[in-house]
Amino acid sequence: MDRASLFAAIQKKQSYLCVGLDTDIQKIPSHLLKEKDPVFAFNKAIIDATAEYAVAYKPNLAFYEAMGLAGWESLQKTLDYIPKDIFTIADAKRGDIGNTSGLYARAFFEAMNFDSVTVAPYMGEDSVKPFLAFEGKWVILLGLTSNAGSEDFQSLKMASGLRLYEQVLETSQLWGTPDNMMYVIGATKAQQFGEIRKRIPDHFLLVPGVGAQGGDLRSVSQYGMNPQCGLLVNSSRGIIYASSGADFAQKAGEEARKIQQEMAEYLHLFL
Ligand SMILES: O=C(O)c1cc(=O)[nH]c(=O)n1[C@@H]1O[C@H](COP(=O)(O)O)[C@@H](O)[C@H]1O
Repeated sequence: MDRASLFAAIQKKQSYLCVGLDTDIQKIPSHLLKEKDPVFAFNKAIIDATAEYAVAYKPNLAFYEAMGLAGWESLQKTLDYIPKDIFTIADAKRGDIGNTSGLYARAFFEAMNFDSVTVAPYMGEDSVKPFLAFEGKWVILLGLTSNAGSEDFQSLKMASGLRLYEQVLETSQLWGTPDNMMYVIGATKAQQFGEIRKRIPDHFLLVPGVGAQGGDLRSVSQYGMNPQCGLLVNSSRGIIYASSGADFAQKAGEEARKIQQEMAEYLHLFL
């Protein structure tokens, strides 16, 4: 999916919500455990309930890899079930020497046909470029992450006066374009959004950390939006585990709708 189509979907749905499919077999309602593939049964119900309000889905690979071969099968079935007009993100946080990155890219873009994959930038340009070689696909590079540990390295000031994540944004934007690269910026870093937008005005930002991690959707929207919206805001646990009972899908849908309605207001105010 290209940038114009993504923006068109955002305008049509009045939403920049990404639903995180972080499906933990230990947290799904017990009545699903008798299904042949409980993880897929859960995801299918969540997708049915939220597709109207979401412009992206982001399965986090850890939740599937932890289940071995069965997990990979659940992931593939989930990806195939997501409506084709919705952007898909393989949250895999990959990156290796170029030769190996090329194979990671093939895994997510060819074998599995995701629209995008999250990539760690710290092995440098030759570790990221192989992902960018795939026409029509996207790299979502870790910029400033939402967790407390982002202070350990990403926020350190370097001799140049820039913080490490600022240098990542400066240097890496020369590797791709706003049409094939996005950045992860955590919702918990709302104070930094204004300054980050000056550095990368055009790129889409994938913003995890609202909901369970406490990030503020209003501040993210106010300081992070650009003329093409430029935001995909993710919530995983806050939506998919809104209820642990038989009404889990209905409650997930209600939660997604609540966020979508807030987003519609911010699109009106800040776009
Ligand atoms: O790359 C990510 O998606 C990501 C980056 C980041 O800085 N922080 C972050 O929470 N994430 C992911 O976003 C999701 C957040 O989940 P919830 O906190 O349950 O909404 C998880 O899949 C995380 O792995």
